[in-house]
Parts: sequence; structure tokens; C-alpha cells
Amino acid sequence: MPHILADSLTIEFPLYHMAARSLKKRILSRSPLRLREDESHRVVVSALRDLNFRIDRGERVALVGHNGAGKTTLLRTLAGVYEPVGGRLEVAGLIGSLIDPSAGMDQESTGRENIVLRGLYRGLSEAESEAMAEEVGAFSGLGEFLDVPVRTYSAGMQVRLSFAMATMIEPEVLLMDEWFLAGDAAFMEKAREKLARLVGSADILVLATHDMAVVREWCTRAIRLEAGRVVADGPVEEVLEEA
Ligand SMILES: Nc1ncnc2c1ncn2[C@@H]1O[C@H](COP(=O)(O)OP(=O)(O)OP(=O)(O)O)[C@@H](O)[C@H]1O
Repeated sequence: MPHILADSLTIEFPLYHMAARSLKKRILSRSPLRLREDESHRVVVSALRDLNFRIDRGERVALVGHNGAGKTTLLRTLAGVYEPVGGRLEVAGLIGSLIDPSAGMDQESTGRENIVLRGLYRGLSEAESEAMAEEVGAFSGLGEFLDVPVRTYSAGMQVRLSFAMATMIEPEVLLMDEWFLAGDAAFMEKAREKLARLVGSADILVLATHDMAVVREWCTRAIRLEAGRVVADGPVEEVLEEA
């Protein structure tokens, strides 16, 4: 049964360029909230601190909070990009991730080649993957750019391609950063219907956003992060009211 379980989940990032003694001293002397020196004498950022929550089938969860609160770090951790340094995380279910537009894409390959590769990786035959590339490519609206290396794409073009590629599967656990709701208007009009279908067929949605209208439209529960900690968790209206 698809679910997510975080038990004292902790994520830290070492800041290697802070190795210089004087700089380290200066930073740590300000009694920072999220920077500390670890056992190996490195300065580390506490990105997520001791998170405890469980998300079950049918829940659509918004991650809200100010810049740097830890929303994207949590999404990436759920997607398996970062390993917890403490605690435990369990994510059961097929994950679909709309977090970083260029993640999982080979920059030197064309858009079409990337779609074919994803198809093959998902176990489709070559012919099926090629057919998928036609369909997904058409939806992306990239036109002739579908056959150009992805590294030359604009940010918006990358979003279009990764969005179109995400619709290739029906994930059980859909992880999404608000980036993906911010494509250009013409594309988003077309994408909205697909997105609604993707969200509707997913068992769990976790969406990080600053847009409270989006939270109210898409989500049933909200988790508010502040400086890497969970400060509120509950029904959307309750959590938004508390802010
Ligand atoms: N790769 C990294 N290396 C070092 N520190 C990082 C890294 N990624 C994130 N951080 C730090 O972790 C904290 C949480 O960042 P995160 O990007 O998760 O916040 P956010 O809530 O998504 O913010 P925003 O709303 O601005 O996107 C910040 O203090 C940030 O500086």
C-alpha cells in the first residue's frame, strides 16, 4: 500500500568551502540556528531536523513555508536524491517526480532521445518507446527543438519536456515543486488537464508551493516547515489560518 513514513528524519549538508578556520569561527560565533560544526569539524547546514509524519493513500499534502524552510530538500529526499543523515524514511509506491526540470535527463541527448531512453528504462520495447516519443514530443509542443540537445533548451523548454515526460507513467506517489505549475500560459492551459489526471490517479501527492490558492485547490493537508522543522501539520484551512 503506497505510503510515506518519516521517523526523526534529518538531512544535513556539509559546507566544504567553510573549512578556513577564521571563517568558520566567525560564522559559528553568531549562534546560528541552522549551521553547526559536526564531529568531523565541518560546518554543516541543518536542512531538515527531526521530521516525523506519515502520509497515507488518498492524501494530497502541501509543503508550505518561507524561502529556505526545507520544502525542496524534503521533496528531493522523498525522491531518493538525498540520503538521511539521521532517522528513517520509508516511501512505498512508484514515484513520479516533478522537482528538478533537468533531473534524470541526459543534457547531450535530444529531447526525443531522452523520451526514448526513459521508455526503455521503464521496460517498453524500442518500437513502443519511439511511438511514445512521438506522442509525448507532440504534447510538449517543442516542435523542431525536440531533435536538438537538451542542454540548449531554455528553462521553460526544459519544464515542458520534463512535464510531458512525467505524464508517461501514472505514479502512485507524485512529488511536485511549484515550478511545474509555472509554465507559460498557453502550455499550462493544455497541461492542466493532464496534471489533474496525473494528480487524480496518484495515490499520494506531495506539492511544495508558496501559492495558497494552489494549496487550496489541490491539497487536503498542509505541512508547514520553518527552518527545517515541522511547525504545523493538519487540514489545509487550519494550517493556513495559523500563519
Ligand atoms: N545542496 C545544498 N548544499 C548546502 N545547503 C543546501 C543545499 N540545498 C539546500 N540547502 C540549504 O537547506 C535549506 C533548505 O533549502 P530548501 O531549498 O529545501 O528550501 P525551500 O523551502 O525549498 O526554499 P524556497 O522556497 O526558497 O525554494 C536552506 O538553508 C539551504 O541553504
